[in-house]
Amino acid sequence: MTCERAFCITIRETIIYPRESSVLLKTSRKPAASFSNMEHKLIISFILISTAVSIIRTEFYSSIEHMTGLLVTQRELVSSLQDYITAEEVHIEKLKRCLRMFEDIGKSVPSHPETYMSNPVTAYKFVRRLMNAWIEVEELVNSSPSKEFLGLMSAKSQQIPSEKDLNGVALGMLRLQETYKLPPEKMRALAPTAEESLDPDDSFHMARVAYENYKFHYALLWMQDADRQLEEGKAAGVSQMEVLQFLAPFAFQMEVPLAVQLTKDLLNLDLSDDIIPYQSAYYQKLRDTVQTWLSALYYADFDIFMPSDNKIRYEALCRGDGKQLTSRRQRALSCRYSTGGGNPRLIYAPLKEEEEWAHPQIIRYHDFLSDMEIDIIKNISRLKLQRAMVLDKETGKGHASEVRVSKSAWLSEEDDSVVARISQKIADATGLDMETAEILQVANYGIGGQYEPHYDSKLPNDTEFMASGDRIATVLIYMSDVEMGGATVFPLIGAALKPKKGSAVFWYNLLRNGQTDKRTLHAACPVLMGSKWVSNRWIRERGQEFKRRCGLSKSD
Ligand SMILES: O=C(O)CCC(=O)C(=O)O
Ligand SMILES: [Fe+2]
Repeated sequence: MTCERAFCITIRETIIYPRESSVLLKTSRKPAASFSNMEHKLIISFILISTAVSIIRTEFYSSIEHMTGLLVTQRELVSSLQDYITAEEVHIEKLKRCLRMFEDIGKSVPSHPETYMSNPVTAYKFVRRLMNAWIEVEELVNSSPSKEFLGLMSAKSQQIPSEKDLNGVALGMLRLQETYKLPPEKMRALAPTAEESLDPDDSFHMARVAYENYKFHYALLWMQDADRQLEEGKAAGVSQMEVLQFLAPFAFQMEVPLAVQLTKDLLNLDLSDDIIPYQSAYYQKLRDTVQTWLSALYYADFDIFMPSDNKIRYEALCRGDGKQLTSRRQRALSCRYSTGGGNPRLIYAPLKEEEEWAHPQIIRYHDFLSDMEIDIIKNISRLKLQRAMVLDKETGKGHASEVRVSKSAWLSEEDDSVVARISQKIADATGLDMETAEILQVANYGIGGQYEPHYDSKLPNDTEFMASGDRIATVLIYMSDVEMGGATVFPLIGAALKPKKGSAVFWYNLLRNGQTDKRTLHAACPVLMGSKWVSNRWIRERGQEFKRRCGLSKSD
């Protein structure tokens, strides 16, 4: 009986994208957009406010859940800004009235001010009116609505994404490009409409982030994309001159003929109008530099740009074009209803067990959690989500890293009875003791969210390790479907598990002899589209002595 016919689905997806071809660039000049003085001031005050609160600001990009919250912030800001504009308009009207008051005071003064002031009544009236008008202006200026709005802005600023978020999202997109082999046009095509897609300024920014992160190939592609869009006449703040100034020298790192072509384009730009002397000197220097590059080419070491074999294998698996099982091995895998060897709790509700991989064995339990249970877990985790850390093996301390882009929360049985129920289900399914297991970890991935290849076992030799031992096994529960990407892959054996809401996968990280099973190196592929939620329990060695017996040979 095949799994499809019983209760299972096939798991492999295939996403293959053609590589982009390079283009020849022609040149034309477009005016760069400029900011008015007022806009400058606004931007500067905004930057000051942002800098002041950057220490306590929330990080958004590492969790789609938190990114979604930004929509609420955006709506609130629109309404606050609308209120502020209305208040400013009323305020300006009042100021205009004051202005008229001041003007009126002067109107009754005759051509001989001395005569006017020497009359005690008119002098009295003049002084009184001037003083009152001044008091009114003073009050008006002091009650400017801008103060209240600034207060609101500084309170809100924690909920505004920072440059770190912007760069984090850009880096996530670059990761997606690398893994799923998406050229800039394909990335732009992910937008629901052409208007909402990436414009030349966005492409320019993407290129800069790629460059800063040593992803030179993608920096080149994005810069070319910006140039191409400018060529098509798309409006932008960045000019073609700026793009080419960036593109020409660094194209050398990737493609020398292209670099030469781009430099020629740059030199062909009509520089006569506004070129200032130091710039022409710069171009002359650029021409010389290209010559030097050409002669240095012979010694260039291009290997530093080549990804490792492991990375190539991991990315291929994520795309669904890794090694596939032969049909004979595929047939040998089984699926069954299991009562866990006659466990009374499973007699009337047996587990739907599918063997995803035979050596090492990876089991998937279908319909392990109900939608309602998942909703409860997600709801209690939402407020607790924090940037997930990776452990430094040397120091034993955790730190945030692009190796693991997600937010996670830890739930104990006190948080909700569902957590205890999940524990029981895992014990029933695996036959293992949950006493020493770590509490439930819930994770939500961000833009391009991933967890690069790692072992769950091989923990640092700390006190917890002494008490509970290493992570003998992992139970990973998928709490959402993922539209595209986000598979859990095992690069050394070629297994790729597609997230399926409500299902759980189980594998042993340790061999029976207590050593790490090297084949369990695994990773969470970048999420291309969708919000990936998972939760996991790491089961420890202590308590399993009679549940999982030692092997008969040393290497088992
Ligand atoms: O999210 C996944 O697919 C895998 C997560 C994982 O390996 C981990 O959290 O250790
Ligand atoms: Fe893991």
